[in-house]
Amino acid sequence: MPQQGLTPDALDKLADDLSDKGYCLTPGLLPLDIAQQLLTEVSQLNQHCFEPAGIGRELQQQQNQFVRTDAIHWLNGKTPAQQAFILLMENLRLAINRRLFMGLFDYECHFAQYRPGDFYKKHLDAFKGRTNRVLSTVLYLNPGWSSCDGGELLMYEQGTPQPFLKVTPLFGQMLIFLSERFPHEVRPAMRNRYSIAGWFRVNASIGGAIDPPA
Ligand SMILES: O=C(O)CCC(=O)C(=O)O
Ligand SMILES: [Fe+2]
Repeated sequence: MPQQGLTPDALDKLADDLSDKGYCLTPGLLPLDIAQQLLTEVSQLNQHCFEPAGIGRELQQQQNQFVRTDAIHWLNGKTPAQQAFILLMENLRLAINRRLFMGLFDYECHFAQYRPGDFYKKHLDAFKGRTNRVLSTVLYLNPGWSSCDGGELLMYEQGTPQPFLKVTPLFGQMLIFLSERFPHEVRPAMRNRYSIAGWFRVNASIGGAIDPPA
């Protein structure tokens, strides 16, 4: 069992992977007791606390059932589990900035619920120069997930039809990747699939305009 938490070794490996490959898959970055509390919380959320996920920029958000069918719930830090997670991601932000000088400014994240058959077609989390999302994170919250359950995340290099990486949404595993670089998709699953998707952002305010429209 690898050591859990933001150990110096785990952070050095993360920084090396991000600069060499642009992504890192970490089994033990988040202490498993926090992952367990987050799973308890998301699996007990009332269905009406989820909203259909949208695509595109906040203000022009459209729901598009052809692109994605999952439901989301934004974290607001109001429960102890959320506070623990947000604190850990804040420490991760500072540690990445210290190692890679990425200038990460803040972090936003939501629970995602994919019910059987739900999907998210191939997309980029950010388009160059049009967003302030620079680093995507996905924490998986699915104990006992097996390969017959489906629900893999497929990662692509831009312009290539075959995925170079297939990620099984295993409990406690976190994937971190450069938002502008990798198109990716979520394949339909056979059972409920829970995760927390999040984005480290840079401060894109220019001349008083917040994240100016394209
Ligand atoms: O859940 C996943 O594996 C990825 C989710 C995703 O791509 C997103 O929310 O932008
Ligand atoms: Fe995504």
